[in-house]
Amino acid sequence: MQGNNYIPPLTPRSRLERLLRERELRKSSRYTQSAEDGKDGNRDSEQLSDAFLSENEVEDVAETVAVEDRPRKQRLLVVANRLPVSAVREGVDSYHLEISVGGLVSALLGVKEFDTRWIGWAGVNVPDEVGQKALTKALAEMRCIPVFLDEDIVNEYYNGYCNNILWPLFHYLGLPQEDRLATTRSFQTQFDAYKKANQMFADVVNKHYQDGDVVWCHDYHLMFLPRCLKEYNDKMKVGWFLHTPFPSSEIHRTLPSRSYLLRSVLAADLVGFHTYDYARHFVSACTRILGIEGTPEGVEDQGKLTRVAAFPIGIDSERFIRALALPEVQNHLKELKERFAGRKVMLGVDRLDMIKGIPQKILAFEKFLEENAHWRDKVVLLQIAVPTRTDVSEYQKLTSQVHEIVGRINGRFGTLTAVPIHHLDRSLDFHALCALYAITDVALVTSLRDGMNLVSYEFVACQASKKGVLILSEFAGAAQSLGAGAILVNPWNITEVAASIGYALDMPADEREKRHQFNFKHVTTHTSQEWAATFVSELNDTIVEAQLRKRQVPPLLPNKVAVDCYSKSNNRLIILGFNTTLTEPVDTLGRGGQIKEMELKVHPDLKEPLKKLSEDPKTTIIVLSGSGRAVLDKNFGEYNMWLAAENGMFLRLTSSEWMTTMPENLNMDWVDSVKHVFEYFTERTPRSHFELRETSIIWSYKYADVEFGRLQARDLLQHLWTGPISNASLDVVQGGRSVEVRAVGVSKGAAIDRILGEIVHSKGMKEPIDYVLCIGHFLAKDEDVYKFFEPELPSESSPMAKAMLSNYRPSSLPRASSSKGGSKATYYKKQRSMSNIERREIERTSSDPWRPTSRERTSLHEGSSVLDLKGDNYFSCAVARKRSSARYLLKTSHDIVNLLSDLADHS
Ligand SMILES: O=P(O)(O)OC[C@H]1O[C@H](O[C@H]2O[C@H](CO)[C@@H](O)[C@H](O)[C@H]2O)[C@H](O)[C@@H](O)[C@@H]1O
Ligand SMILES: O=c1ccn([C@@H]2O[C@H](COP(=O)(O)OP(=O)(O)O)[C@@H](O)[C@H]2O)c(=O)[nH]1
Repeated sequence: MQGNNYIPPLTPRSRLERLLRERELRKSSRYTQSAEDGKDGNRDSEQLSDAFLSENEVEDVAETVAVEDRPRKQRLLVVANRLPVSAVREGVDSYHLEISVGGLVSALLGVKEFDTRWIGWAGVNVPDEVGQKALTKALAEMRCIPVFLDEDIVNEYYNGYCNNILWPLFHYLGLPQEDRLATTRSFQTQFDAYKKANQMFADVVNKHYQDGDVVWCHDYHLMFLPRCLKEYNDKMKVGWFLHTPFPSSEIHRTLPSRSYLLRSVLAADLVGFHTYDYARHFVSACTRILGIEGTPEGVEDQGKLTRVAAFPIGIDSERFIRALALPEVQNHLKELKERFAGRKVMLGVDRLDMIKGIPQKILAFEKFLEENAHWRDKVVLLQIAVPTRTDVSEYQKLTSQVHEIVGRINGRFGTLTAVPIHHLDRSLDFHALCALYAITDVALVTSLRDGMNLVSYEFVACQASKKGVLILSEFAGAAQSLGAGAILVNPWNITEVAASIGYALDMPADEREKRHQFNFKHVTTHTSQEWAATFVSELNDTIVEAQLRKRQVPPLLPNKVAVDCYSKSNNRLIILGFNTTLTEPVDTLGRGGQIKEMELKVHPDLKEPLKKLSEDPKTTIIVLSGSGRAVLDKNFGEYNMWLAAENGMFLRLTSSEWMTTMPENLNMDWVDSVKHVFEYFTERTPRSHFELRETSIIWSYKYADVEFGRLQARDLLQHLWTGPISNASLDVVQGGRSVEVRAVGVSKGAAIDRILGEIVHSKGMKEPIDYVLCIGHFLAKDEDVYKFFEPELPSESSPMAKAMLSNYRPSSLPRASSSKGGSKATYYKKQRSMSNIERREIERTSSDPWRPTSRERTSLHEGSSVLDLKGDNYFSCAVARKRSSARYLLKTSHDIVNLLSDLADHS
């Protein structure tokens, strides 16, 4: 509808605003276009239907795909295993081209908004150069570009890996039972061929790609393609759409190449599925198999977002509706009406594939005839079974199985003049198919699993006058959209399907009308054009979104600059986190990682550089960690460095005793109640654990089932925020896969001020610190430590402010007891004694006594700050984080090993 009241903002601020605006623009441009087309009688859709219906179908495809270029059209490279035409070689350099059958082809042929080129396999082996040249030329007229696959590759990649492994697996059929072992053995060869074939597709895309093109990869045949394309050119806009179901992660995880395929698909910018369920399964597989976080937008790994969403496909409904008026279709209709006069017509149209549930459908029909004798000569089932993948043995077996059942039933219920089942092992032309759809009383779709099933849409589009009934498997994607108008059935339940046939045949006209209207509206509004336009629009937008996000993600640490600067400075400070920063990487997917994690250990490759660095008199190292004192003692006791345990609440130079940096009024009365809650959740969440420290308590579900862990954490947080302890003076800190509770105001940033004061004093520092490197995998709350060192604006660091704090340092921080007995709250109160200056500062900032202000920075002596950081000598780095307030990022512990080793070499 043109001219509704919604006016999207001109400068959209959010992703949704951008997409809504784009949709409005599309609608209005389509409206203008159709008005123009109306004037000159040159409507795209008419060209399409004429083309598709004319005698020379192949040239028609050319027209369909190559609708005249208009400057506003975006170039779209559609890459699918199969081209919309298949070639049959007739001579050395001549080919006969036929339209390929299948939902993907029918859907994409209706898409006219783009300047489209198809890249794919023409379904024929062309080993010789002459033949390849001739076919390339013939296809070029249709804007189709061939990928030449030889017979061996086709056998291993298409018949083998695609159709014998991925196809059954994605449709929940498992691997063929009797040759399971053979399949297992040949798996690797087939997978290698799959990768090789995908690379061949990529090579052709790369050759034809132009800047700004959208590359849309299709289906399970090409899961490796997004990775190949992005490796070649990471600027390419790459989308990937799956036309089959994506199964539960429990099924996908049985695939030996499960991780590899997921990672390859994740290289795309946008990943699309027919239904929300398939998208959900995919995200869940990424979380459970790869350990990558799922977000409401998709899957995010190290700051790279792959958007994942549902884009239900549709058909070019107009084409079917218009076709019904054509004389060819009317002739077919007349013939069919005469042929089946006095009988109700039931229809099945499927590729002869195991997933379509053809035997189940026929058996249900048999049961219906068995139980309803009065219908036996009044109903006929027309089953069109289009041969497909005939080289795969499972498909060959299916053909004989279906023939046998049909023969048996026709023998049982047939008469000399009529049989109940008409079974055709071939495809029909478009006119015949439309006529069949139109005379049908009941369409029967009994797929055991089906990505979408376009036959059900096409049937509905052709039923404007008859308003027949659709019986639809609940396991077809179409059930999500046509569910309200169709009779949904479980195809495995033959009794239920038989009963539904009876119900459908007897359905009163008013109920048929209502059901039909609902489905017709859906089919005519959710078209293939809409589907493609929405996908491409979201793909374009994903790139915009990624660029916006990129600006929020800090750059990688420039190692060389950090090292050069280090070597030129005289008084350096290195602050290091422990967990994930100095530890070895652990596998979070439950393969022994938990044991390692519970006993944190320094990465062995770091021992040498840490030793060297800690012995350099110009360098001070602080390990600033959430871990307890004992853990830091055990790991770092041998080095000459400062240890700041429990987020800086305890401090020690390795050659001295522990002291506390805690304020006197630190309240820990809440610990027992929280511990009680954590125990409860640990008992109910397998592989989760909690750790009681002296100033905090942490529940971790890093090794638990991620999705269950997240649900439990939500429940736990809800309880902490709103339950009986909600008024206690504590901070609830949510980590990636943990929940931590601390006394109010405990954070690394709050503690660093005091730690620095102690170090400056104890070292008797005369020169300002002229280099700070602060690296950590810190919680957002603790990232305040990065901000502490950020150089201030000139107006803030006036001499006045510095002078005021000239003697700021607790005269002596209290020693910490090593005893762990007794109530913690009273223990802290007894232990802590503050200097006058410190107490005064705390009173002044009573809302958050630990928050350092710019004026509280430690000074060496009157007027001179301990920090001489001008910006280029300060390096804050977040480790393995997506977003951070740090200036830089380091990706892995391996990067830290490299960096610290380089620094050590310059010590
Ligand atoms: O090319 P073939 O191996 O002969 O197979 C034909 C196509 O079958 C599959 O179609 C799927 O796509 C339809 C449209 O999205 C969907 O409605 C249907 O449920 C799917 O089964 C396959 O995914 C295509 O790649 C094949 O070309
Ligand atoms: O004789 C036939 C039978 C079917 N089809 C087309 O094949 C497609 C089947 O698509 P569907 O999504 O139902 O299943 P798929 O075969 O892709 O799994 C539909 O567009 C049908 O119009 C066809 O062109 N000729």
